[in-house]
Amino acid sequence: MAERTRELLWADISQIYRQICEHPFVTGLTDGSLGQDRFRHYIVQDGHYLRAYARALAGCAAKAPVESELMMFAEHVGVAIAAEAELHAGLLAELGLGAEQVAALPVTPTTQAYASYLLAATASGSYAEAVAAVLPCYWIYARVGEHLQRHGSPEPLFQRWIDTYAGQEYQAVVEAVLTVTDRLGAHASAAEWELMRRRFHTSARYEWMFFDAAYRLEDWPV
Ligand SMILES: Cc1ncc(CN)c(N)n1
Repeated sequence: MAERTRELLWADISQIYRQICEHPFVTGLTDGSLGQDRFRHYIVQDGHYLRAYARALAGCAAKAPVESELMMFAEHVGVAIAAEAELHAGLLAELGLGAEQVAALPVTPTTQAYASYLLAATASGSYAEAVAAVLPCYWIYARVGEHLQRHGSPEPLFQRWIDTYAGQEYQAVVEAVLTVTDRLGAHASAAEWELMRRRFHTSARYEWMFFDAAYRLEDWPV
């Protein structure tokens, strides 16, 4: 493969990424127009999402063929997710919500769908498929964080969120997963490569939908 896997995968979702950057939820983080109700909805749902995501990463760890990758994903389950949970706890406290109130708020449809998709992909697919499915969550946020950092936010809560994903620590985590992805893509059969692309593209769609659901204050219709 002449190009690295990461470049081929990104080319498939560049339009989705542009739509994420142009979404009013995301532009509202830097122009300050995003209402706190929408941000609160997002953070609450993200807490639910991250608990499922941690299980999906544990699935990647279990499938990893080499110890260094098993350790990497296991570490992300423990350390990286904990860092995001800590960010959430601080933000929610400032938004006036305690941990018990948050836990009592239901998972909404898009969160449920994305989490279920990741859990199924990481449980039933090959290691390469599993990594491709979880990759948009890492990578899109790293790119969105960098993009938003260039603009900055007038709202300190939003700026704290941006700083987390634009920060060196998060960017290094993502780079490590991209290195694994490049290796997996380079060794994938044609059939497996198609599955990697499909998993990656679907999760990227869910990333757009996740921001959109928060913006719409999504709830169950019945
Ligand atoms: C839905 C979603 N996608 C990505 C991330 C960043 N890990 C997140 N916290 N939430």
